Amino acid sequence: MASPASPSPLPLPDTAAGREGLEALLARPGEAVVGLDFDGTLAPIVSDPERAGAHADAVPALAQLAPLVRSVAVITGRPAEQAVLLGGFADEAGLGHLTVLGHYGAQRWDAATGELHTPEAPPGLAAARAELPAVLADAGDPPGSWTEDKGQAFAVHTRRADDPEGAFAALRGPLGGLADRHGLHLEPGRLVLEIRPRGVDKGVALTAYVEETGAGAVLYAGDDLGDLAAYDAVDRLRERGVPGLLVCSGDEVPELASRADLVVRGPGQVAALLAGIAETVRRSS
Ligand SMILES: O=P(O)(O)OC[C@H]1O[C@H](O[C@H]2O[C@H](CO)[C@@H](O)[C@H](O)[C@H]2O)[C@H](O)[C@@H](O)[C@@H]1O
Repeated sequence: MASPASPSPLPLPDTAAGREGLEALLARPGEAVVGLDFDGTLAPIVSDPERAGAHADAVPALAQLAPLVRSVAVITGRPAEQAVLLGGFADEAGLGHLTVLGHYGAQRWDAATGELHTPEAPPGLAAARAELPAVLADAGDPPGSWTEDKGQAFAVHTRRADDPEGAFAALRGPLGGLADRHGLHLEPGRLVLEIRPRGVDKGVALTAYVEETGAGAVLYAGDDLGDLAAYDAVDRLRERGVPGLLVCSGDEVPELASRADLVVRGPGQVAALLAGIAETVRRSS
């Protein structure tokens, strides 16, 4: 009888810290937390955010891995319920204990209960929203740029602008000023400038989640500037003796890719990595 095929070998992280993180995850998967960004990491980047969706291989890979590790959390700038919908995470066998931390960790949805916890919008947000049209007009209203209102935050997108990079550059300063005037935070991303509450970021969210779950190892994968805070959090966890693996999906954001232990070629390869880890764990148990 033919023996089962070997799984594809897992990619080797470039750094010693990353190799230690991967080894810890494979040796003690039941202690590991896996944190994942949504857009650009689980979902390919598309020009219309409402048409984004998880890569075809992403949910099956997550569903294979989640039962083998302590916990999986999607940590996203999206409203949590939108990420659940676009990702197709609800009622998915294997994802019964998934957590989605939306709005950079300010909001939480748990698959186990179906409960969604959303904080009050900060007082400055309504005033900033009211001032936004004048700020955009003063900056020349770059043709094709548009605003996504996310309730607890809003994001000005320039991906569909006539000159995406030029529009981003023209709007960054004025939107930073708008955020400052109202006690809010400007979060720049991949052709998006988001105004959101201060006081929470993906690093705060990931650290709290690792502490809550008592995890002894962590993998975090992201693709954008908003993921830098989570990378910082993994660095701090490593200093405290918690091994970690930092994965970057694509290399479009050099500030993140240069910090990663492992750079893979976008959401399809992130899914392949997660499936490969699950397969390796299964075969060694
Ligand atoms: O933290 P994330 O899950 O990465 O969410 C960050 C922002 O992602 C979305 O924008 C990005 O993806 C869009 C769809 O592919 C793309 O059109 C846009 O250019 C990207 O910046 C989302 O629309 C934002 O609300 C999120 O904050």
